[in-house]
This record gives sequence, C-alpha cells and structure tokens, in this order.
Amino acid sequence: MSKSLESIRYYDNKFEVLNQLLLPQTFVYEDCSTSDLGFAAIKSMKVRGAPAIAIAAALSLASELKNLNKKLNLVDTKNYIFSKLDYLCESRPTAVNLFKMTEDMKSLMQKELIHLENNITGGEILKNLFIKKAEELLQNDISDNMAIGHFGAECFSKKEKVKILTHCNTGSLATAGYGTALGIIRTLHAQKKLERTFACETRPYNQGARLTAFELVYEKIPATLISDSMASFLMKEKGIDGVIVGADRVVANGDTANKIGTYQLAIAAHYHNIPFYVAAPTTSIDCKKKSGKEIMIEERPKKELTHINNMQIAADGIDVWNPSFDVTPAFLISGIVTEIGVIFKNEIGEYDVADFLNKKKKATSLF
Ligand SMILES: CSC[C@@H](O)[C@@H](O)C(=O)COP(=O)(O)O
Repeated sequence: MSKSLESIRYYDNKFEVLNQLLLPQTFVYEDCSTSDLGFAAIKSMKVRGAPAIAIAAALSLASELKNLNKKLNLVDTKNYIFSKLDYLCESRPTAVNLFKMTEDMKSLMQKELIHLENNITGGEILKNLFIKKAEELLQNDISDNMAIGHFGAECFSKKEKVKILTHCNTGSLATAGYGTALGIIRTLHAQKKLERTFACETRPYNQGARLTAFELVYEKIPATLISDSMASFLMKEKGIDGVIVGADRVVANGDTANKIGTYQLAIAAHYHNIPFYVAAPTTSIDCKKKSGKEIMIEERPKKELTHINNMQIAADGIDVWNPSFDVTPAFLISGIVTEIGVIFKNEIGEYDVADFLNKKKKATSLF
C-alpha cells in the first residue's frame, strides 16, 4: 500500500499542516507551531475534517508550549493551557472532536494539579503531560480509523463487489491518516471488494472534487466524481450498494451532523432502499446532546458560495445562506461505524448511542 497523504506533520519542535485551500493544484505544508497559527488554519479551513481539527488544535498548542522561552509555575501553566484551549475552541463550532479534546485535556490537567501542588517543577511536568497527550492523539486517530475500516467493511460481507457513494472528504486529509468513511472504502479496496466509489463534489467548498478525488487518484482507487445534484439519479441508474459518510457530531439518539448535502443523500438512499452508514470515531460522539436539534450549525462566509478560486460565479447582490453542515435524523441511518463496533438501532427501532458506549465500556477496559 502506498503511503497515504498527510494533512498534519509533527516534528520535534515544529508542527505543519498541508494547506488544503491550495489543493489539488499546489501541495504546500505551512508552519502551524503556535496556537494563533493553529486557530487561523482551522478557521480558514487550511486544515479541516472533525478529527484533524482537534488534533491540529492540540498539536499547535503543544508546539507553542515546547518553544516557550519562559518557565511558568504550576498554576500559571494550567491557566495558560486552559485559556489557549478556550481560544482554539472559538475557531469552528460544529465538530465535537475539538470540544471533547479540550474537555479531556482540562480534566486530566485538573487531576494532575492536585498531585503536583507542592512540586517546584510542577509547571514543567504539567506542560510535558499536555505535549505527550497531544502527541498520542495522532497515533490513536490512525488506529481508530483502521478499526473503523474493518468494522465498516464487515457491513458489506454478504456482497461480492460493492459500489459506494461518499460525500465530502473523510480521508487522510480529514484525519491523522487512513480516514473514516474513506477508510472503509480503502479497506474494501484492499479486500478487492470495491468495484467503484462515487464521490460527490460537495458544494460549495468542493471537498469531494478537490480533496477526495485527489486522495482516490493518489491511492489508485477506482473512482468517479459526480456533482451533488446527480446523486439520486446515480442511485437509480448505477446500482449503488451503500452510502458511507463521515460525521462532525453524532448525538445520543443517533442524529448526525455532517457536511451540508449529507441529509439529502440519506433521504435519497432511503427512497432507493440503499444502506446509509455513518463512519465516526467515538471522539465524534456527543452524548451530552440528546437530539440533533441541539447541534450548532456553522454558517460560513457568503463568498464560499458566490466565488470559486476568487472568481465570482453568482450574480452581484444576491443574498446567500451558507450552512456548512446539516443534520441527518437517526431513522435514516442504517448503522454508525465506530472503532469499537457498529451501533445499530435497538429493538424498538431507535438509537441509544450512550447505552452502546456504556456497554462497551463495561465489556472492555478500552476507555
Ligand atoms: C473524518 S471527517 C468527518 C467530517 O468532518 C466531514 O465529513 C466533514 O463534514 C468535514 O467538513 P469540513 O467543513 O470540511 O471540516
């Protein structure tokens, strides 16, 4: 298998992101070694995709801490890390991974604070702990994605060859590597079960045409690009076996926020009786929210819709609505593929995501 693309590169004292705004024409890594650079890269979508956003935020702060030329005491270190994390959380609101990473880091720091109270090097220890945990996120995300690939491919075990439709970009570029929905497609291809994948261009930001198409060509995976408006006709004409998408936030009842356009694909899949899977690491699950109604949907600048590559394509003066995500109701979802297994509906036809996670928690010592 060829080495997959890297959206994130982390060295000893340096952190870089691949500027995805310039893809596919230009392949350039840019320095992201401070929380200010991390914030800007996430907000402008140089780095994007729910898992990659959280990892980029954590590693930009880790690099900043590594390069800090002053030693802070314990409380000042904790305050520094907390305020930078809060700041990074202001960058984009919908993907829960960033908020969960922040919460996990804060609770870890808070716990350590008690043990380190009387330690004169406590500040350094706390700082190094944050750096270590941020570095672990990279490795964990790759192994989670490979497990998602395995469980997702199993959903198609009864089929000899499959044609899969996907949306947005959920591959190496949206994660630490391998990808979620695209990871399943990658696994199916490795198992020689993939006949072809179809990728929606994903207007208005074109993650499908610019990024997924780029990854699929790079990996030599048989693939065809379609415009979003072709999806229903494709389902009718081409015998699609499954739709697999990623997630920015899966809530307790299974409702799922993902890239705008996902909801209409789920409706069309339901109409054509095609299984519709969401691939999401548990870092994208938010059981604090009961239903999709509680999810905040990011609205992006008008210009993403009216312009392509700085060239105006819409009439001057037109009003624009540009929500970046939509919410697919759980009843349209056939299964939520995580790194610890696939979540299906219970006996009464509803999702209970929290119950699934609790049972897994009890059955394993994974988390
Ligand atoms: C593994 S990435 C999952 C989702 O984050 C992805 O499907 C998506 O919606 C990305 O949106 P983006 O606006 O490009 O960050």
